Amino acid sequence: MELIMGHAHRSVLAFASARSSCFLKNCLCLRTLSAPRTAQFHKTTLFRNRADGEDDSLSLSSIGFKCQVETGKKGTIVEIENVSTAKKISPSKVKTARTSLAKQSTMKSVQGIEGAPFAAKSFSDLGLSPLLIDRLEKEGLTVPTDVQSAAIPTISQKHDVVIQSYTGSGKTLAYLLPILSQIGPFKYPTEDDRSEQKPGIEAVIVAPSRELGMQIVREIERLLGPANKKLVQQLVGGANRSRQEEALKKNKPAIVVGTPGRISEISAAGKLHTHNCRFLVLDEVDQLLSFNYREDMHRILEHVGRKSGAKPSGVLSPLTRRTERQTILVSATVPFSVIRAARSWGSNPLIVRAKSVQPLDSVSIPSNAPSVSTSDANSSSSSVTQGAIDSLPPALKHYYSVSKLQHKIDTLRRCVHALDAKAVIAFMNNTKPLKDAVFKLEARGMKAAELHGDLGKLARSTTLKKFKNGEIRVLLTNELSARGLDVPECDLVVNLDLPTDSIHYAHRAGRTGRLGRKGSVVTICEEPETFVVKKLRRQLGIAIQPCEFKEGKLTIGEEEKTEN
Ligand SMILES: Nc1ncnc2c1ncn2[C@@H]1O[C@H](COP(=O)(O)OP(=O)(O)OP(=O)(O)O)[C@@H](O)[C@H]1O
Repeated sequence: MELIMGHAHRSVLAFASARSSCFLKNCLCLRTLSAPRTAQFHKTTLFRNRADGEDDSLSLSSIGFKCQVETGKKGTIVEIENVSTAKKISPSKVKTARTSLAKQSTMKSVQGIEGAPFAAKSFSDLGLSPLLIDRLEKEGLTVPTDVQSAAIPTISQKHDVVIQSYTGSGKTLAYLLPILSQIGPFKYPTEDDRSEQKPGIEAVIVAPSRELGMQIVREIERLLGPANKKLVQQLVGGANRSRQEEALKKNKPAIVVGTPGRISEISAAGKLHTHNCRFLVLDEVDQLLSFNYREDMHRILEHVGRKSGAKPSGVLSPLTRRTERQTILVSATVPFSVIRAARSWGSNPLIVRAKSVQPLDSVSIPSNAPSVSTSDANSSSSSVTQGAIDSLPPALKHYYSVSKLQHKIDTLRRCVHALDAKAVIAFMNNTKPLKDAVFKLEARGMKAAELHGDLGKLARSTTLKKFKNGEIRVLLTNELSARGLDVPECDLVVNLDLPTDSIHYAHRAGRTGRLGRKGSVVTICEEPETFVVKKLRRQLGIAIQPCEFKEGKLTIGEEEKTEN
């Protein structure tokens, strides 16, 4: 929990900070209890594991910890206040707090979500357009998550921001809602109102994959409703480009969502006019910073509005004709490269997390931190570790199981049965073995399918649809699906090949346990690879327990005393 002192809030913050450190101490206590102590192999059943999981799924919100975000003037601190005490919590208090929270949150009971990271606020407390709030209610969305409670007022106050919060915590709506509140039908409901509206594209949202881009488009369409859904246009790669250009001309969208290559291609062809754009969102920004996207991202940053605070040098300056934009960078993992980028692309940016909002300037960057995305293979490990901290949902269970290479698929099958998983995403690093794995699983009667970049757009979207419908039980995929993909039903993630670093582990793992749901992550590795798992465990600060799958049950071993 990070709090920075603003002059006006010093005393409140000192108080909150004392509570925070108390809470941190409690966290440390819990962690110490679960820390590796003995090498003895301790057997337990899945039943026992699930019962344990009940308590482990506690989040701050699930024990009644509320956060209040008061946004200050640009450049000043935005503070939070913990309204519950952070002393050691007895099981009975946890039960009481859970019961009262369950009463508060109808959303949760409707969706059957336990331990969801909701803040105890309603969307109407966050200054959104009343029409948008009505729309949210119609969609069954009434209670904002913690990160939404923190981000919505901050973005509405026109700050440039970096939003960092763990996977599945609702970051998409955290930036979409304040944007939608200020443009299109929610801001200008009548024809008369619309005369005030500036023509042209008002928001550009960039995502690294087609799937994620389309997922964001669908979320916006859902909120706009059928009558207004043409106000958003997808510009993702792999789709027909001339059709996209025609739609831009005909529908005059207010929002475009796309992949860097396609957006920059259409912009370079003079078919996308974004000089008056007020919002630029880079979702999964740490991936967008990687070398592959450098030229496209450069063009996008140059042509979408004008960086906030950038003063035109004279009347003839090209900047005079451009609207000042807000730059919103989003990811569960924020390595130093993102912090550096946010400082150069925006003015006085703030970093928004679930329980805090603070100036980015308060985050110090070591002089040896790499300048490109740290999720690249050549990144320094300390920077990767820093970037991956707090990126995982607290309720996730992490295991690893040692298997010979030739038995991995069989181990996967036993793992799925033992955990009784209904929707499984299994990650592999190469396409050929991935196809073989699908074949083997199908041959053993388990419904499986492949999803990777070699498939066409239609095949990819059909497979994804079938997986979401439950027609496919195991989706074998590669890094393509690690980022942003939201399949709430996914209850198990399996690493059949090891991820390259802790950031990749975090994004893969985050495909399950979304929005407070339960989920398990199992890494199936060969004996000589176990040191990598232990390194991940250390870097991420999570327990990844050794396990076996025998007689249809999960058997958990205790973590080793000494780590590599
Ligand atoms: N306030 C809310 N009430 C109910 N459901 C919500 C709320 N906010 C978000 N959701 C749902 O929660 C799920 C996860 O949200 P989202 O995909 O935005 O998470 P994320 O933090 O962006 O995850 P990732 O880091 O993996 O991209 C989605 O299905 C979304 O529709």
